[in-house]
Amino acid sequence: MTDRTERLIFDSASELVSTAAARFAATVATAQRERGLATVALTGGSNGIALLRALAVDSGAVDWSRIEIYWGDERFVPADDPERNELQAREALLDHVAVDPARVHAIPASDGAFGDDIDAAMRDYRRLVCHDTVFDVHLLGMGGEGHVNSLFPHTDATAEDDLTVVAVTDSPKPPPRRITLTFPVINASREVWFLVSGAEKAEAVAAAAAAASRHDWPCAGAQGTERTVWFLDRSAAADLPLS
Ligand SMILES: O=C(O)[C@H](O)[C@@H](O)[C@H](O)[C@H](O)COP(=O)(O)O
Repeated sequence: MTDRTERLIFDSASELVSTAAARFAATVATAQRERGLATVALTGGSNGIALLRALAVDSGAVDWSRIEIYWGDERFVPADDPERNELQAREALLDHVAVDPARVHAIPASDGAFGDDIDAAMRDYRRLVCHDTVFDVHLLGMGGEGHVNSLFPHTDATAEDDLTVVAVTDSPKPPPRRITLTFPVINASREVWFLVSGAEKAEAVAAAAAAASRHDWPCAGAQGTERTVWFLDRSAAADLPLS
């Protein structure tokens, strides 16, 4: 783990998103140049989807055919449910660029190959996202109570130290059934990026900066091996100590 943590503060969420999108494109293009393929984990939420929309307009030097796309978490609902992160990502970006469908690894839906069996669906994704999986960038949104992916405070999923993917059946935030990547795989990522705006996130942002327990504030437990970047608007950054 590294203490190479950057906190970038923007005047608005739209500035935050456009800067993160440009940097995402550059980071992906660099990974493709250096390693042939880039591997990323996407996130839902307003800023996560806005970033994908920005990439649909301008994705710089990204070669969309050479990127492996995963998701950090997913709501276990039917594939056409507007709550699906996958559906939102397809509408925002993936339907508009030349991705290789074999490299787009959506988390199964509740009407997919495993039907309503969330454990079978979760195990299938766990086979895909294993201990060797290294994301060049793992994007994260964050809730006001500090949740990232579907890792909520004081839950078994947040405490998980070994398995890479787990099912959540009683999420405090609806819908209750979700499948989520866990800290062992998030923290194996080269870079972990938080996209966070709004005053209701300020306390969690400050708790992470103060290295709180991840059980209390899950956002405090996510770090990249090379870099951790917080893209913040002014209100989300309001409780950070002045540097
Ligand atoms: O799974 C969910 O219920 C949400 O997707 C959630 O995890 C979201 O990503 C964050 O709460 C940040 O969302 P905003 O960026 O919209 O605040």
